[in-house]
Amino acid sequence: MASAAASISRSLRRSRRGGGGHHLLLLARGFVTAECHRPVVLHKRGSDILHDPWFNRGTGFSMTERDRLGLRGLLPPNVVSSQQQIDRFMLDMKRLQKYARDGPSDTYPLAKWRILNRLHDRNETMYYKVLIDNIEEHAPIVYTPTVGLVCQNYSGLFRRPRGMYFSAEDRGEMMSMVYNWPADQVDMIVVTDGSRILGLGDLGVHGIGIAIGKLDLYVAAAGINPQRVLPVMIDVGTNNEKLLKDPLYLGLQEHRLEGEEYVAVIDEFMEAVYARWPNVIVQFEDFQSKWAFRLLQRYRKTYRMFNDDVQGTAGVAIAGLLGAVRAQGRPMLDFPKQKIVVAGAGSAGIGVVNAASRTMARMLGNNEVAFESARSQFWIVDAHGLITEERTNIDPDARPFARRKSELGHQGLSEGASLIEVVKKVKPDVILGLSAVGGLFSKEVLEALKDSSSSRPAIFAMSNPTKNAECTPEEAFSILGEKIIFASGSPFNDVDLGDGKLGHSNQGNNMYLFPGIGLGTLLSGARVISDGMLQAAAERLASYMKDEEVHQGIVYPPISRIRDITKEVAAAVVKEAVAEDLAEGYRDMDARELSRLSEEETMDYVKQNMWTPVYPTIVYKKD
Ligand SMILES: NC(=O)C1=CN([C@@H]2O[C@H](COP(=O)(O)OP(=O)(O)OC[C@H]3O[C@@H](n4cnc5c(N)ncnc54)[C@H](O)[C@@H]3O)[C@@H](O)[C@H]2O)C=CC1
Ligand SMILES: CC(=O)C(=O)O
Ligand SMILES: [Mg+2]
Repeated sequence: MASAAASISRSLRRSRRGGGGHHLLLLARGFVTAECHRPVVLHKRGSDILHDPWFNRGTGFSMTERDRLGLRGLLPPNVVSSQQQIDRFMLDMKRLQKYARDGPSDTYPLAKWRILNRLHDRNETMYYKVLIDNIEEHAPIVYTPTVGLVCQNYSGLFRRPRGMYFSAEDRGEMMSMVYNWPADQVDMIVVTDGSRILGLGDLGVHGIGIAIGKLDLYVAAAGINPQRVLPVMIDVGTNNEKLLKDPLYLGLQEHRLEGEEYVAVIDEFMEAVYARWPNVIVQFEDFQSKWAFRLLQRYRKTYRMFNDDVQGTAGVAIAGLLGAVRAQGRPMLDFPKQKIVVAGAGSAGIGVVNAASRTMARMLGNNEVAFESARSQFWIVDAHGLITEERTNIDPDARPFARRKSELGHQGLSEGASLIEVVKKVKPDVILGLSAVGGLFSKEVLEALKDSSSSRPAIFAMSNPTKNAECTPEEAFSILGEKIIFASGSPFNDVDLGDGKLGHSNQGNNMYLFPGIGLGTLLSGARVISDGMLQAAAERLASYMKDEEVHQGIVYPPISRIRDITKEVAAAVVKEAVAEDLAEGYRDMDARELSRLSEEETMDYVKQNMWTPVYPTIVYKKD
């Protein structure tokens, strides 16, 4: 043994000197193991390996290695060769060079994202301090619009995994895989299947970026402890043909699972995460509409979960619509008189119409007549035009809002009428876009809105990211003048209207609600997230804005106030959970004590439980 070792070390010395012939000969005969091929004995597992630059090989770990080392789920599912890893890295470098040479480009926001991401990997406390202290500057980088660009370029940007990946190949394994995640406590999961990322379509496994971005806001706005958040990608394949052919794609290269097979994967994931973390809250994000509604109905009575695109967006839209009523100098109770044209009948559009019509109906007495009256205030236009009862194959989620045959004649409208026709005939108070079609609110549509019956017509161009906005604030203000209310899903600058006047550009994005919904649910210990809790959140956001602000056309707070508004939204959610007898308490605060808290005390309780980025005292303790 000793002489073999001596022989290897002699060979190695020779090889360093350039005379390794004898050693190579021995290797070829199978007598010795090359130094680099010797097994390495590791005293760590799971994410500790991924954080160790000496042992980490990222996506290069084979499936058996992933199982042996407790890595299953901690990496994107596609196992790639070291050459592919190098190709991916070089492609990213070349893209940067090309951008630098050819500009203008998206390089600048992507470079900012890279810098922030590196800080995130190095020092979470400092990362969140930087994010919170400069939220106005950095939210558009970690969130919309840049997060969309990040997802589109994810294979090049990918450095270190963040979050968990559950793939169709992991069926039967999820219950054990969840234990590969290093944290014993997880409060908040944001999960996506990557099928509709912002308005960018199916980005497959690269959609994990949106879950990471949303959780950044959970930490920054709601003060959820960053050690207790978990971004999740469920990879059931992709129908994006480009990704299916891309050798550098990080996900499963097969078409998406459908039907019962798909549902079985999501069921297994839900059972697994709730088995390990029974109190976790799961936010569903950017699932294509057909699954968004079905999964929400499937889980909302059993688990503490909600769908941000359906329910968060609805609440934010309602708050903005109520602001638009107030901006006209009318009481909020006049909301049921507003005529609203919605472009887009997906998860977001139908979610808004559902919740907004329920708000109207409540104001009108909450009976059948009230619901019918509320319904008749909405006109929904999708890719095939106005949705009416006459449509064949009507989407069941849109059916309740299809215009009735009896209404069509006297309005001079018919099935499939174009958006411009609808705006001309209806003369709506509001046009609201959740279509993912940039520029849909064309010059003609905006011109037609000049005949709106409102003194202050409202334009909500809510699609993301920026290029998908139905119109820009410049377009809206230049055609319709200074009186309008304008909101967009991604941020735009205010518009200089001359004479020292500014056209205010609001950001109407579910970021004003989802962090507070999650935090309020956590701190109330509510078993489920009820419609009442969501309504309370929306009403709190609406009433947060002062009369002076709404009269100036400011219907949403600036993002610099997001931590404060989130605290208030969370307190409203806690109060409602208590009122509905859903609250079970959190830590030392049991349900009975929660119910005794005044509004002010509830707000204090929320504030006390928000994490802030300060370095804690660290104490060393031997195992
Ligand atoms: N601002 C915010 O907080 C939020 C914005 N969104 C945005 O909403 C958009 C839509 O999301 P989903 O509803 O989930 O997508 P989706 O793809 O399910 O729905 C899009 C809808 O737009 C319709 N549409 C397509 N072309 C149209 C046209 N020319 N005219 C009228 N309608 C047309 C489609 O028929 C479909 O009904 C995305 O861009 C997303 O980023 C979604 C959630 C929140
Ligand atoms: C904001 C958001 O959730 C979306 O665009 O999908
Ligand atoms: Mg979304």
